[in-house]
Amino acid sequence: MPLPLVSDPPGTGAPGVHASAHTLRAVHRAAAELRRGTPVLLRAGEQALVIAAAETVGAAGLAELAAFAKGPAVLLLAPSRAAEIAPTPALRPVQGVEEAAIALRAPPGLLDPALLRSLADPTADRLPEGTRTERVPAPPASDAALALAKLGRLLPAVVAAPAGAARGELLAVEAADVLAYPLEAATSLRRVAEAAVPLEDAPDARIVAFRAADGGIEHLAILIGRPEEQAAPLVRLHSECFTGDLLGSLRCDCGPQLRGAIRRMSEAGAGVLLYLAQEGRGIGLVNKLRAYRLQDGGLDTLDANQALGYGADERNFMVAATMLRQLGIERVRLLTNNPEKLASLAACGIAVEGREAHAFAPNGVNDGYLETKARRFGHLLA
Ligand SMILES: Nc1nc2c(ncn2[C@@H]2O[C@H](COP(=O)(O)OP(=O)(O)OP(=O)(O)O)[C@@H](O)[C@H]2O)c(=O)[nH]1
Ligand SMILES: [Zn+2]
Repeated sequence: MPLPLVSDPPGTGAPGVHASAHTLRAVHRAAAELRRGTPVLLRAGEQALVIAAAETVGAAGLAELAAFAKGPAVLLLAPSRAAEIAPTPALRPVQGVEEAAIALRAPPGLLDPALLRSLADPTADRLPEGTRTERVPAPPASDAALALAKLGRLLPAVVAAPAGAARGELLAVEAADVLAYPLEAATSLRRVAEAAVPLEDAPDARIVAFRAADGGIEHLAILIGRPEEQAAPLVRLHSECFTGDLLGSLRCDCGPQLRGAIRRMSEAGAGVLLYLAQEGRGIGLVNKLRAYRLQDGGLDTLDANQALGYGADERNFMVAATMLRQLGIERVRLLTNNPEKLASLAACGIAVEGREAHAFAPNGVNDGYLETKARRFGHLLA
């Protein structure tokens, strides 16, 4: 057996690139196509769908989709969004419908970009009066179609039609690869750069950057002191929050948690803060802004995510586990109030030996948000 190269992630044993680098790239490209409004081919065994994202597709993309289709298009939506827009009499569950996605057939006007956006996005223009939608069985691979849109940080709303024999220039991707992507990307992470970066609150700090084999956005580890020399160092999993971390937004508690964690690790002499590219609990900044709009209309942070068709928390903590392992850290004391983080990290094989509370006083704006995290996400407040 050939010796693994230095760049191989531990455990794959394969020489050269990560075993799944090609499929990761295919999925990443397909998500980028959806973001551009271009249709892609989604294959599942003998069957294939031609799909486009409702949020980005324009008239040209829809014409392309129709040209490669051999049957009528439907709109695939997450069940939570479908329940909102499909009128009640048509809302009877259709036998055989996959729970992961609901397909809607609308009148001929479905293939209209503005109408699609209204169907997909609860913060877009209201649906025109009298728009009727009807539930139909979801085609195979509907779950992967919505998952691909989510990977592109788009709303999980996808126009889909059965693909004909002609494939043209359409980019093709396997449904199974889309579904496997989050875990594969997480385990393909490797260190790509490292430097000392003295911080105001922690002069002895280093940043190590990790990149996945798909070429996606990097995750960062901020190392304070020498955490790898401790039995179970203080660790914080901090999901990126542009508004809170950078701008000091009062809507959340991320800014104080970020600076507070670094100060605390510095006082303790060592620690690791993983700065994870999982903005908005994994829904992306654009969708987080949409969620904020919905929250200003009365929804809480959990219901707002679901109204957009997203889960309450879309994060995958295998990313964090892989980074910790590569830093030589297998046991941690986690700075968090979120019991789900403790459980997820432990499920990914890191020994969580303790929890350190990491709560900050409400600021007059984020009181409701913190209360919701305690009441609906089970956050521990002490
Ligand atoms: N979708 C969504 N994300 C939000 C909202 N407010 C903050 N966030 C995101 O939530 C994430 C912050 O979560 P974390 O601080 O990592 O963790 P947590 O789940 O609150 O748990 P702790 O470890 O106790 O802080 C960041 O990615 C924020 O962008 C919101 O209203 N909606
Ligand atoms: Zn925040």
